[in-house]
Amino acid sequence: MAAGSIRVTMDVGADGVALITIANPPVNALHPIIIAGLKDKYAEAMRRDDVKAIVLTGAGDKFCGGFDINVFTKVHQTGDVSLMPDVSVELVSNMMEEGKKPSVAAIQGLALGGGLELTMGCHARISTPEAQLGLPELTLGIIPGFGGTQRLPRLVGLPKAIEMMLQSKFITAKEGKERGFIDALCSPDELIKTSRLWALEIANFRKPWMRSLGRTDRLGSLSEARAVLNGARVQAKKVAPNMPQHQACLDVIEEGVLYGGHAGVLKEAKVFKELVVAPTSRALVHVFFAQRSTTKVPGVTDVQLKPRQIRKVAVIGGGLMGSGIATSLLVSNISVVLKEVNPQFLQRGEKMIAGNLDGLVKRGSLTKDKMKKSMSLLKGALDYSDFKDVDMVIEAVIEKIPLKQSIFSDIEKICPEHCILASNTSTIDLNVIGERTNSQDRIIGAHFFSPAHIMPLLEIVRTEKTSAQAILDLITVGKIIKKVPVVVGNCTGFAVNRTFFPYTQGSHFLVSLGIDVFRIDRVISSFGMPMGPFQLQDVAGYGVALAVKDIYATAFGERNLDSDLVDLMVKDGRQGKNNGKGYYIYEKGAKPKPDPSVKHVIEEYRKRAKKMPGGKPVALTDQDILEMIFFPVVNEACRVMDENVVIRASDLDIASVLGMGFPKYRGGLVFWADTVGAPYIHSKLSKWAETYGAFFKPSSYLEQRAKSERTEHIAARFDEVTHMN
Ligand SMILES: C[C@H](O)CC(=O)SCCNC(=O)CCNC(=O)[C@H](O)C(C)(C)COP(=O)(O)OP(=O)(O)OC[C@H]1O[C@@H](n2cnc3c(N)ncnc32)[C@H](O)[C@@H]1OP(=O)(O)O
Repeated sequence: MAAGSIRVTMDVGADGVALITIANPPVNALHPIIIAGLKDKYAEAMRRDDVKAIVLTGAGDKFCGGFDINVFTKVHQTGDVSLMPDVSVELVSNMMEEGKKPSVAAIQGLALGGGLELTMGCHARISTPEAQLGLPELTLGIIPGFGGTQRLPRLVGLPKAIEMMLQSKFITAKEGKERGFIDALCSPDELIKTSRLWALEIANFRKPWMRSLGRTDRLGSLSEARAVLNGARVQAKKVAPNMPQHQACLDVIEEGVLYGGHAGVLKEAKVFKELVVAPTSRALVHVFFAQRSTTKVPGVTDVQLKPRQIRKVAVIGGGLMGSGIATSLLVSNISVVLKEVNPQFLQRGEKMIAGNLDGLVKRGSLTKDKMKKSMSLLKGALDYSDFKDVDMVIEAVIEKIPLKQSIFSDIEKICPEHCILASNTSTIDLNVIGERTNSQDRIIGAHFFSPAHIMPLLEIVRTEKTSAQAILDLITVGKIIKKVPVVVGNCTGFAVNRTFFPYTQGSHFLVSLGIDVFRIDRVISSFGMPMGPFQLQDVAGYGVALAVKDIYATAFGERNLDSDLVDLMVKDGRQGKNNGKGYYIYEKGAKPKPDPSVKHVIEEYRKRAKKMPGGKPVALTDQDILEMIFFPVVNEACRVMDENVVIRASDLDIASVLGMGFPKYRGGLVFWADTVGAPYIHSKLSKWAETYGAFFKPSSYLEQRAKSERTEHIAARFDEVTHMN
């Protein structure tokens, strides 16, 4: 970003209106230079006799994306909270809201976080109808800090304000108008003109001079407010048990309800400063930037290549994965040819896609019209005749090497030369899949996670021969279909499944030591995973576990832990969620319940494993359980980094959060490991390796990090140099 492009300008018109414009592309974030500029221009506008009123707006097509999040990173690096300028009282309350000249916000595109808070310090808000309004600060581990916790409830009422802040839900300006937040809607062409007139009307007392902070009319009675706040507290405890910002936000809102807006603003400032340096904010701010850096791929996105347009994609295989992938493409207006081997399978695939789309309509994320339009872009096929003009093929058939090889040699002949040949394999080496073709440069992995139309991660797997153009095109498609693409190297399990192979194996090992299955699941879910490893296995289906067993054994050698627990489960008539019977019982409409009758399978497993000393369960604390499951995962992450399977350590953080549900508020796997510390993880793994063997043996990368004198950071050495595959 060029320093000169960050500025605040002020133009005073002949009408006596000062138009103050925030310019900081791409989202007009409130960099400290902007804050200083706003203070300057406001002071000048108040001083000048030729200024009667002020209109505040953003340059380009956006009002403002909020306070500059880069400043939080600086605060985290230095621990210096004074890097945060005083905006709340000095600028928003004193200069804007209490200023002797009225301000009107002219909003277009988006007004988020601190940006929305500036508009609330204005005396009226005019907007284009589709502009997005929201206070997403809680997603960064903080609370709104420019008075938003106080003014939003006073403008839209307590329940809606709490929903918008605690769930970081955006509303459109159109809804904002219905709720009284926005004073008038108009087209982009009319925005500034309408806002200027409005500001002059206020100055001439022909429209109300509203100061939000002093209002109480939307707050309801004290007992109503208390009931709403208490309800929100109970809900927050459920959905955000390990994060401080939700309860803190409610406390701050309550302060303002009890003692008035100004008291609320003061408490907000104090709590904001505490939260901004807390571990949750550090982790969530890290994830914010890590997620945006996954699509910055050296040699691909920085070499002047242009993404080609992908208009039509063929998906081979209409099973669970294929239909999910097709659904994602269709809802993003990409035409899909779905190929199956016979009419029944094809019909089943098309039905699944229709079901997926229907599910999206029911969740409110798709309109009925859009669903119809999506279905119209789908064409079924039983042969390759429709493949002649496709821009990309995504193969999603069962994990059988000869089948995939023959498909790839067929499509190489049929598809146009520019067509990208992608496989959704989760384990098989892409070089093997493409062995019978001469198109290695356009062969690439497009590893979606199930259910593919919902899970946000897209692991893009490149071989040494995959062209930069093919990678760029798939990254671009990934973004179009609203996935987060992470580019990884070609190895067994790629980045996510490889890193997490010890997750399942470690949990089985703990069971063999005598630890209760359901206790393990409880410990892991309390840590913040969406479910424990056993419930996850039930949900994923045992077929996957059995299919990868041999592949992992071959690839991971002595650090692979063999377990026949899944075989015993299958022998006992259990298939997990598929047949309603696994470690848990699954009944329609009910939460999964631990199945006590699984006990005899577990006992049989323990008997065969012979791991319990003297046949007695080993005594472990919850912390031991957590560490014995996650430290081997961190250890494998170290190998994945050491072998340059990922471009940067933070890509593994994003992959773990979006692919495995690792808690975002812990910053992702590697970030979390660094908060625990390499020496500690290394010492624990070394001890367990002595007792239990090679599964726990620390990798040489982890050992180096643990012993490094310069820094203990696991991510550090890796990020010191740019690694390329
Ligand atoms: C005191 C206050 O209460 C505290 C605050 O205001 S905290 C900030 C609150 N605001 C937010 O949380 C909004 C964060 N931003 C977003 O959600 C999204 O970026 C957006 C909806 C604004 C735009 O999304 P999208 O168009 O997909 O673009 P996206 O790739 O995310 O962002 C474009 C660029 O702007 C940057 N950016 C976006 N918002 C930013 C912000 N508030 N500060 C700094 N940079 C920001 C991104 O890092 C990205 O940079 P890059 O191109 O170098 O990677």
